[in-house]
Amino acid sequence: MQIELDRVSLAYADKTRPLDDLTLTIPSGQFCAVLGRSGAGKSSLLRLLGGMVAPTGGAARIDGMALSPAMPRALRRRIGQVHQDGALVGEASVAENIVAGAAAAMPLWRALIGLYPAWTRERAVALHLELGLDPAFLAAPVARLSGGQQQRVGVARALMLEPALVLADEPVASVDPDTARQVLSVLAAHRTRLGATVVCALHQPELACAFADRIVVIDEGRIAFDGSPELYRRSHRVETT
Ligand SMILES: Nc1ncnc2c1ncn2[C@@H]1O[C@H](COP(=O)(O)OP(=O)(O)OP(=O)(O)O)[C@@H](O)[C@H]1O
Repeated sequence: MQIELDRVSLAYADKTRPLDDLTLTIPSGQFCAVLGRSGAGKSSLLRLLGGMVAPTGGAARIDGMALSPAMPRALRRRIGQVHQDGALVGEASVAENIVAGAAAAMPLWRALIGLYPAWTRERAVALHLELGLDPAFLAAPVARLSGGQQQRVGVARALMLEPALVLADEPVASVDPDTARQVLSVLAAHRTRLGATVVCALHQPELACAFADRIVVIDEGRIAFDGSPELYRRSHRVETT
C-alpha cells in the first residue's frame, strides 16, 4: 500500500501540534523506519497512518483513499498495527490475544463469543513460534508475561490477517538485542513475502539501518532527515552491527 501525506498537520485538543506541514510518500513494499527523540511525533504519525486520528490540515491518503477514523472496514483490515502500549487484554490468554487480530475478518458476533475458525488458531500458533515465544505461554494470561514478551504478542496479533501495511510503534522497545533482531526479521520477512509496506518507529538507529530501506527522522513534527540507511550512517556515524 502506498502512503501519501501532503502537507499534513495534526493538532490535539490542547493545541499540541505533533505533526506540522509534513509531506511524505512511502511507496508500496518499502520498510521505512521512523526515528526521533521522545515526543518528536512518531506515535502521532503512526496513529494518523492507522486512521486513529484525522489530520487537522493537509491530505493523508493510502492507495489514493483518504486516511481517517471513518475509513471503510475493508481498508482498515488491511492495516496491522503494533501499539506502543501493547493494547492487549491482560486477563485473556496469549492465544486469545493473538487470534483477536483476525476479528476484522469475521462477523462481529463470532469475535465477541470467541468463535474463531481453525485457521486463525493455527496461524496464531505459527506466529507465536516465529517470534520466539515459548509454546507454554499460549494458554497463560498475557498479563503474566514480561513487557518484551507482551510486545511480541502484539506483533503476532498485528500480522494475523497478513496486512498489506504494518504500522509498528516501537515494537522492540523492551526486548534484548537478539530478540529485537528476531522481531524485526519477522517484519522484514513479512514485507518480502507479501510486498507489504512497513512503517516502524524505533529508538535504535543501528537496528533501523540494519533492517529498513529508508530512514525518516522526525523532529518537532517535521522531517529532519529522509534518506537511505547508508546516507544516515554517513551523516550520523552509526556503528554497523
Ligand atoms: N492525545 C494527546 N493529546 C495531547 N497531546 C498529545 C497526545 N498524544 C501525544 N501528545 C503530544 O504530542 C507530542 C508528540 O507525541 P508522540 O507520542 O507522537 O511522540 P513520540 O515521538 O512517539 O514519542 P516517544 O518516543 O516518547 O513515544 C508530544 O508533545 C506529546 O506530549
